[in-house]
Amino acid sequence: QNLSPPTFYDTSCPNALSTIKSAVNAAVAQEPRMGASLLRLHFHDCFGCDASVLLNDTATFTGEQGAGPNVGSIRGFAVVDNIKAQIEALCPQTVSCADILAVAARDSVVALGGPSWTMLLGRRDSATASLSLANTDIPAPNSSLSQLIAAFNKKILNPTDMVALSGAHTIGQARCTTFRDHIYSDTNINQAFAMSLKGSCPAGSGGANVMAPLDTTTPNAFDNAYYTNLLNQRGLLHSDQELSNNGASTDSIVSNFSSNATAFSSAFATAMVKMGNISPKTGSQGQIRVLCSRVNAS
Ligand code: HEM
Ligand SMILES: [Ca+2]
Repeated sequence: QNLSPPTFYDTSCPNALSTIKSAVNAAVAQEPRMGASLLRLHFHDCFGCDASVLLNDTATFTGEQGAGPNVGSIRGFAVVDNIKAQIEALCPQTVSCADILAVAARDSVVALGGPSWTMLLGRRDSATASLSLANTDIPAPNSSLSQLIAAFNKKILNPTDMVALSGAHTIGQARCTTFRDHIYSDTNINQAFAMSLKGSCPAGSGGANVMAPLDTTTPNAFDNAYYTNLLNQRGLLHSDQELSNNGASTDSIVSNFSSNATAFSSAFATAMVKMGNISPKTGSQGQIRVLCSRVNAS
């Protein structure tokens, strides 16, 4: 069953969307990086947009937060819990955590100066999680271009969608452990850029959690500087720089997005809508969780 129009909550919870927007704006005003973290949560949820990423591990339940791409890395749960609590007070068990994540991701991009788009709604929340799917389906930062294309293609996202969605790395931060190999071992990297990162991200195993901005130019602005960085061999992750690599099939998409901000904005919006529609639960599937961090008691 398909998702519903953006008016889905207009009768059942008329203030849902404005509540999410105010909370996201407040969180991003307090810490700009939170916009990046919320956007990434939606991505890691959506590779099935069913809020499974939000479920905590318990003695009897294994969630997805321990998956390789998530562990010690995804953040923003307190902001989501806060939004959910406000909405539950307005309209109990009506607005899903998956829809909250989808709308919060959009509002985060807008709060940092990026494009807006219209989201379909009516996603429902899962009663299960899949650690193994999170491990196999979310691409790793050492992925090659062909692996990236394949991982997105598996979700019916084409190479242009993949390059546009990677532009989310125009905001936010990454840990040394995710870019160490790139700055020490890769050749497709600007040497001065690599040198500047080596100071705080040493070879070996030290400094694993030291952070660097994914977009060295404008880390807190949702713009197209990410693509210009790639043209200058200043992508932070191996997977970023793979998109622009002297003869890569995606080179022309990167140069187009670098020179044409409008083309990037519209491709990003299109791809976010597609990503937000990946295998949602709808109708009577799943549930509307009371707390985003755990399934409802049966
Ligand atoms: C193309 C494949 C992708 C790979 C390999 C990848 C990998 C990564 C890695 C390794 C980090 C740093 C994590 C850490 O150090 O803890 C990161 C951060 C981030 N990713 Fe991606 N990512 C990809 C695609 C995406 C997509 C599609 C989005 C959203 C549409 C996204 C949004 C973000 C954001 C916003 C951050 C910063 C989060 C923060 O500062 O809290 N990424 N990504
Ligand atoms: Ca930027």
